[in-house]
Amino acid sequence: MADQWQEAYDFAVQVARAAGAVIRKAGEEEIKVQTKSSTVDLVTKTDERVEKIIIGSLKEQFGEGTHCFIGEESVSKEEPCILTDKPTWIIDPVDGTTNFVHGFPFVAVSIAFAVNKELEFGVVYSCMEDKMYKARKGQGAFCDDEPIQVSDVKDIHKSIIISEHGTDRSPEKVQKIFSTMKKILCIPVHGLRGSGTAATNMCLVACGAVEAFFEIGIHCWDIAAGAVIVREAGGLLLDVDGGPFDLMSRRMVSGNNRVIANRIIKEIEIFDSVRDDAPIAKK
Ligand SMILES: O=P([O-])([O-])O[C@@H]1[C@H](O)[C@H](O)[C@@H](O)[C@H](O)[C@H]1O
Ligand SMILES: [Mg+2]
Repeated sequence: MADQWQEAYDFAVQVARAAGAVIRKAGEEEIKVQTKSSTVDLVTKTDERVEKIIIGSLKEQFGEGTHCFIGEESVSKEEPCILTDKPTWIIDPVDGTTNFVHGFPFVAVSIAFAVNKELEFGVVYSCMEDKMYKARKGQGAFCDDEPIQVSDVKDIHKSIIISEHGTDRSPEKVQKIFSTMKKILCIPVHGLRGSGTAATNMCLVACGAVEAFFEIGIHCWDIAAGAVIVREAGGLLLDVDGGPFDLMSRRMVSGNNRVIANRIIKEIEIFDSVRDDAPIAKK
């Protein structure tokens, strides 16, 4: 089995690189924008096309029926978003669609693979920067084949923290997001940042550029690959209430160590999000 997943890992890197090239090319042409859950939740033909290319290549390589797929655009067309024990690919074809639409230069292809509900490997290709992040369980994390590690900062006052605003603009949620950010900024920390792609944010934690990234409202496809990369770089993942990380819960803190993560968690004002694996009628 181990060799089989190695082949899948190597193939995922190839597929992510090819998908990134398609995105870069599409960014040079006119981009037609549509919306999904809200007027600021954007989607383009490129998101759909790239997801089809990725899933098509994986099916061709590993055979239809043996592997399952959770892809952002397929789920938005009401395909199931349930993680079973079967080998499952979790895909965000274009993480940072808003950035892509605006030409803001952080856009990632995120591909993760889970077996028995456990993440085996993750690949994040930051395609505008041409940086390939990858990690396989127990084998370390890499950027462009160089090993990466989280920062060793334990003093929150010397940290940079990332968070995002997400795509839900209900005033109560925005109020909580900004209140949390204000409290963290006033600890004080060195800075607050956000690249506009959760996958890239997690890679920034993994390579030690920032100490932590947290968000409520993200989806499993935004963070599955990044989760392996953060863990393999020596970092940790927690729920925003300090409990265990749950991939389907739509909330997460990824940090370089527990001291930093706990300090952030103390300030987070939690709000509800419907789980990714909730029955469709509840979404
Ligand atoms: O829609 P998308 O560009 O694939 O993914 C979004 C990005 O990761 C963004 O950073 C995060 O704040 C949102 O919560 C995600 O939905
Ligand atoms: Mg995404």
